[in-house]
Amino acid sequence: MATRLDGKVVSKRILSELQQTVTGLAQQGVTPTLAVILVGSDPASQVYVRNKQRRAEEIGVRSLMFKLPEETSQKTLLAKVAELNQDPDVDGILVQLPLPKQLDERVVINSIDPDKDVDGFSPVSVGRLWTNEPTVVASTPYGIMALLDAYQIDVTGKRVVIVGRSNIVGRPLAGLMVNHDATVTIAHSKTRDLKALTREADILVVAIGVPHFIGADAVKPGATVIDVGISRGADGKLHGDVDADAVEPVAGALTPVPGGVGPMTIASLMAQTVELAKRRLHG
Ligand SMILES: NC(=O)C1=CN([C@@H]2O[C@H](COP(=O)(O)OP(=O)(O)OC[C@H]3O[C@@H](n4cnc5c(N)ncnc54)[C@H](OP(=O)(O)O)[C@@H]3O)[C@@H](O)[C@H]2O)C=CC1
Ligand SMILES: Nc1nc(=O)c2c([nH]1)NC[C@@H]1CN(c3ccc(C(=O)N[C@@H](CCC(=O)O)C(=O)O)cc3)C=[N+]21
Repeated sequence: MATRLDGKVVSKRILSELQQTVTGLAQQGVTPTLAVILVGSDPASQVYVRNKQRRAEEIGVRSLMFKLPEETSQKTLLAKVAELNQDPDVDGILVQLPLPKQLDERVVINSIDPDKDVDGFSPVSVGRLWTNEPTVVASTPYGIMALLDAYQIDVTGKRVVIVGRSNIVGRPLAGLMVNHDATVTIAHSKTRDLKALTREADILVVAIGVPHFIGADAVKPGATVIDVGISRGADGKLHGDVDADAVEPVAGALTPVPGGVGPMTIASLMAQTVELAKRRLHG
């Protein structure tokens, strides 16, 4: 049976350490502040927003939430970002993705001050990631690396297959994995013979948003399987991209959904918000 990689437990530990750091910052007059913009009602984004607000409150991070209607114009959204860029009390800005169709994701992301881009989506941060310089990185990949680290799963020299090439998960995770000496393949909807590829993975990461897409026959015995997917089923429950019941007897380690990658994403977002806030003291 696979070891359950418990993101809930590991994230709690990280958050309680952060809480102490935040208390220290407060004594120096700094309250780490995160501004979140949510346009419309993407279901995964709503889950994220709710949990994020809770955790921020618990550890003393100030979280400002801006909910804009589905039909918001590009101009209105850019004006909101510009206002937050100028606000000296705001350390990090996060625009929830995906955005509704009328909005140009790249233009919006590029308008965020790179020094406040807590998601690490700006071209400057992405460039630093791929040149292996210190930088803010996307919270989900960061959280996945922290979870592997907590269970002492070393990626050095391992074959890592990442299914999904989004800017928020697949691509930045590939950068981090390469920086940690893994051998990385990125797969996507055009990949041929995907199953043969995933079966070669020592570490398989799935981030596509197709519930229960990965079955036992797509997994190498003993592999570590990281399930990033979050879909809400007709039953109202959250489902991952991995058929956990089928894969559990085959895999060496597996992240549950919920309680795996999701809580790690939130802890990582908080950690990086606090890092950005520290710059107010040290420049
Ligand atoms: N737990 C967490 O913290 C987070 C969870 N998520 C969840 O992860 C999932 C993925 O999110 P995100 O990265 O934003 O997704 P996107 O929708 O931006 O990208 C999906 C990727 O999966 C690929 N894909 C889709 N279907 C298949 C298929 N049948 N076979 C192979 N590849 C496929 C697409 O390929 P192509 O590029 O060719 O179209 C694309 O690269 C979602 O369920 C989301 O809710 C996301 C972020 C954080
Ligand atoms: N700019 C941007 N950055 C993101 O990182 C980003 C985004 N946009 N848009 C949406 C996706 C999705 N995402 C999630 C993060 C945590 C949970 C999460 O907390 N999951 C819990 C859910 C627990 C529950 O509520 O039942 C868990 O898996 O245990 C879910 C989804 C981040 N994303």
